[in-house]
Amino acid sequence: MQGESEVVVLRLGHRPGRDDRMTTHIGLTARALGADRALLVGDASQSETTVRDITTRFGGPFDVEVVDSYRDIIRDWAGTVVHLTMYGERVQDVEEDIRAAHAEGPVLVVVGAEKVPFEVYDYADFNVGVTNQPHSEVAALSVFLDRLFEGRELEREWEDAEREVIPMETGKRVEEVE
Ligand SMILES: C[S@@+](CC[C@H](N)C(=O)[O-])C[C@H]1O[C@@H](n2cnc3c(N)ncnc32)[C@H](O)[C@@H]1O
Repeated sequence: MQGESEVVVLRLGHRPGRDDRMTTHIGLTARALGADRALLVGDASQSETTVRDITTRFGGPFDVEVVDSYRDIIRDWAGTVVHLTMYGERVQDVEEDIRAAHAEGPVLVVVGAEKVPFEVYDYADFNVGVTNQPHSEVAALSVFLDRLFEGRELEREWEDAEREVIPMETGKRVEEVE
């Protein structure tokens, strides 16, 4: 988020066709809940386009990019690598240490699709479970980002939006931004 060290979401293991919707939702969730960028590994250009379109319409800043491989990104990351996995340490036990690390520098948040290669567990500074039950990368990412930012992401301002949703008790209102 603006004024803080960068938070980047790295989505591994995208399977074209099967994972299109899930990978798109990873990008949209990263954007909506305070991350600065999403990196989508593999043939995920359809998801990239959708996330870019939403950012154009509803504002940013947020960047999304398709990349060929994850290995160098994780290995060369000049900050903290957090891998979300049901096998990891409990988020409630490590969130404070991760926030302290984020105060010092950028955080890379890695989420998988199918089986994640073991080297990712090795490279990660933190392997983190959002519960130790199997569920979804979108759910894990949402809870993790909210814990990382302690709710600040809900108050963020959006820049250069074409449209703005006006919150209301009932009904839908979307206004063009001047
Ligand atoms: C459908 S799961 C695949 C799980 C797979 N068995 C594995 O090797 O991790 C896809 C992704 O969701 C995320 N995920 C699922 N459950 C999670 C949990 N309880 N805590 C954190 N992340 C989770 C992980 O990032 C995982 O790579």
